[in-house]
Amino acid sequence: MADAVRTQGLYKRFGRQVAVGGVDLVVPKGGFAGLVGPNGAGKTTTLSMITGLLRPDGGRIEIDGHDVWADPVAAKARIGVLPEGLRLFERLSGRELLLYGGQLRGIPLDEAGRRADELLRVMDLVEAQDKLVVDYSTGMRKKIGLAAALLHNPRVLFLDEPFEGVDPVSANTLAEVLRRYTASGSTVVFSSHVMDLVERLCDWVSVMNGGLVVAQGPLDDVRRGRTLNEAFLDLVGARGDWDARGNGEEGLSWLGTPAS
Ligand SMILES: Nc1ncnc2c1ncn2[C@@H]1O[C@H](COP(=O)(O)OP(=O)(O)OP(=O)(O)O)[C@@H](O)[C@H]1O
Repeated sequence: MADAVRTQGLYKRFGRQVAVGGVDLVVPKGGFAGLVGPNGAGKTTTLSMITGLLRPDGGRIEIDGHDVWADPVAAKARIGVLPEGLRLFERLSGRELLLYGGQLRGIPLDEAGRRADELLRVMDLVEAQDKLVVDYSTGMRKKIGLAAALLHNPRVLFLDEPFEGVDPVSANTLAEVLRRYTASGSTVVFSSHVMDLVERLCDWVSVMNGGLVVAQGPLDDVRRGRTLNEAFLDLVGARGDWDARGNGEEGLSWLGTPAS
């Protein structure tokens, strides 16, 4: 059985900067996968290439066995995306945004309407459904973005920092929706800096550092008896990073010291 996501030697360079230097990312079908890594590790660049938003300089990507760049229509029919920066159609209302997305995906209007109503209810956006998206708060944007990504019932959902700027109540709602989604055999891949959240939600973790995957597998295999945060710091070589960068006791010694 094909994995939900499989990349081989994925590579991307911006000028002289190698952002992604040969990534072999694997996510099994039905997995709830976390993609973690320090700032600049290459997570967004990797997700952008996997979802067909950014052309790789090298390597292969398969979603459910379909090559994203050789067979983009088949691959894109199977994915839902909540991209970084969440560029949405700002002048549509939340409900219109869902119906429009449904039409672009070829879903009959009455079926799209039924799905939109259910998603709006689950996301607690019924009262805001006729408000323009431009007037939505950060958390509301994440929720309507997730609803739009789910409307066509994709097999694999990619989310770039879906919980960033989301209040705890909305975060629980998002997490519950995603749990139900993976329980039915679909796959979620999301990037996050919040280790506790990844630990709580995910059964599979890929750790990136310096444009490469440095560890990957079932959560317990990656943690190996440590917390995910400890494992992460070990894997990216950031334990004692403060001292290693020559800061010692002296670093920022002026900070908090009253001016004389
Ligand atoms: N369009 C671009 N032009 C030039 N450099 C880029 C571009 N996009 C990304 N990079 C560089 O590629 C590297 C990887 O960036 P990327 O955004 O993929 O990292 P990330 O792991 O998502 O980081 P963060 O956790 O901070 O969001 C960084 O060094 C970044 O500066």
